[in-house]
Order: sequence, then C-alpha cells, then structure tokens
Amino acid sequence: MKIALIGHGAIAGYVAANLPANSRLVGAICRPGREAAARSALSAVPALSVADLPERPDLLVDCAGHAGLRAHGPSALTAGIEVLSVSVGALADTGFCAELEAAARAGGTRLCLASGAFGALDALSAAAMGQGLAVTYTGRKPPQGWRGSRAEEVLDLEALAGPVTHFSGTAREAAQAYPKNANVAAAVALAGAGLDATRAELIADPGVTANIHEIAAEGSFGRFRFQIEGLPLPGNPRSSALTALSLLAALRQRHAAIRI
Ligand SMILES: NC(=O)C1=CN([C@@H]2O[C@H](COP(=O)(O)OP(=O)(O)OC[C@H]3O[C@@H](n4cnc5c(N)ncnc54)[C@H](OP(=O)(O)O)[C@@H]3O)[C@@H](O)[C@H]2O)C=CC1
Ligand SMILES: O=C([O-])CC(=O)C(=O)O
Repeated sequence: MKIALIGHGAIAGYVAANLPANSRLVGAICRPGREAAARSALSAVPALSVADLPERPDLLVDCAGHAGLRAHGPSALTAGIEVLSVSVGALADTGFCAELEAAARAGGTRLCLASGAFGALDALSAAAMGQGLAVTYTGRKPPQGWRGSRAEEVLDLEALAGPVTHFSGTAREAAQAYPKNANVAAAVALAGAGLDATRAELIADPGVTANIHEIAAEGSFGRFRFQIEGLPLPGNPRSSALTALSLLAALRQRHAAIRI
C-alpha cells in the first residue's frame, strides 16, 4: 500500500516510523518553505500538493490538522484517492463538510475519520440508532496541553491553582474554537448525537498529567460513561499517543479479511 502523509509533526512522525510491513511512504505534503523540515522529520520526499507527490498514493493520511485537510483533502478525494484524517473538527464547518462529501462522491472514494485520541465511538453510533441520545463530553488536560489554544486568552495557564473550565458549549463550537484540541469532541458528536446536540466542556487542570477524555451518554439503549487517560506524544503535549495509534490501527484494518 502506497501511503502519503499530510504534515510532518508529532503524529506524522510516529506513523511514518511505525507503518505496517505492507505499506510504503511515497511522500509527505508540507507547507511551502517547510520541505527541508519534512524531509528531515520523516525521511520522506516532500511535496506541496497531491499532484506534486512523486507517486500516486493509495491512501493519503492527514496528520496535519484542519489547515492540512482544508488545503489537500478535496483535491485528493476528487482524484479518487482515499483520505484518512485526524482533523475531525474541520467537519464542524458545514460548507467544508459538504465540499468534502461532494469531492468524495465525484472521485468515487471516501474520507475516513480516525477514532483519534478517544474511543467508544462504536457504542455511540449504535446508541444513535435508538431514541433520545444525550451526550456530554469533557476534555481535561494539564495546562501545557492547552498552550497555543484559545484557553490562553482567558486563563494564565502558568498560574492555575486548580481546575478551570475555559469552554462550555456545543461540540460544533468547541471544534471550531479549538482546532488543535477538540477533534475528540467532534468525533464523539459525529458518531452520536450530532455536533449541535452534543455538549462539550474543556478544562485546564494542573492536577493531572494525562489528557483525560470522558463522555456520559444516555438514551433509549440505557446509559454509559467512558473515560480515557491518554499519555501525550513525546513531540506534542496537546496530542495523545492514541491518536497516532488509531491511524496505524485503521491502516491495519483496511486490508483485514475480518474486521472489528
Ligand atoms: N482526532 C483526534 O483525536 C486528534 C486530532 N489531532 C489533530 O492533529 C493535528 C496534528 O497534531 P500533531 O502532529 O500533534 O501536531 P504538530 O504541531 O506536531 O504537527 C502538525 C504538522 O502539520 C503541518 N501542517 C500544518 N498545516 C499544514 C498544511 N496546511 N499543509 C501541510 N502541513 C501542514 C505542520 O507543519 P509546520 O511545522 O510547517 O507548521 C506540522 O508538521 C492537531 O493540530 C489536531 O488538529 C490531534 C490530536 C488528537
Ligand atoms: O490528543 C488529544 O488528547 C485530543 C486532541 O488534541 C483533540 O481532540 O484534538
């Protein structure tokens, strides 16, 4: 399987270093001027667009975040190249979501969203087939996990004495306001009750060392709670290691004769 990546950061680095044996990296799409950085991070041929890749990939894996999916997702899909993405929150923009859907249909392929830093999405999807699904998502990270996010506008992250909720709203609002931190909120919402009906709370907590994601779900099926304490990737305290592992799991599943 020929794989190209978008991005050359913490997630891309982990994926590139751990590709399954049946896969080969054909290139990495980066921003203009970042070719040398991409080459040295991944030992991959850098490219500025899908058309610029040295070989046509079977799969384009977006590890770059919302900007990378926006820039390269539609062209890859239109060209019939399947895309696997961590940038789930980008779909909170209804216009962009429609553009991706139209591109996938035009290209006869699909966009697959990684389960990312969270899980239980299968249970949420099943629960959404019943009635009255209500879901609340809470994302709790140590202060350094919120650096570079909107939390810095409302909090002094260095001076927190205890946990502070810096966002409370819908999953759609969270995903758009926190593009590097609330992809899980969007994934939970898309799998379950939807972006506008799913509640999201984001908390900076100096008392934790892990990225803690939790949902409480209730409906005609019954109820469940699910929590993950995710350890961050070495290269980026914002991103949980499970995100990169979820991409590797999706690669493995893609060719499995029996899927779960
Ligand atoms: N679904 C989920 O559960 C999760 C999703 N994520 C998403 O994954 C993203 C990446 O995470 P992570 O690897 O830790 O972040 P990093 O900051 O370590 O890496 C991001 C990489 O993407 C590159 N990039 C940014 N914009 C573009 C673009 N337009 N075209 C090509 N490359 C681009 C950056 O390049 P440069 O150095 O030039 O800026 C950098 O190499 C997060 O921003 C978040 O949106 C993260 C965690 C969980
Ligand atoms: O990696 C994580 O813990 C979650 C994250 O950043 C996101 O949801 O975008």
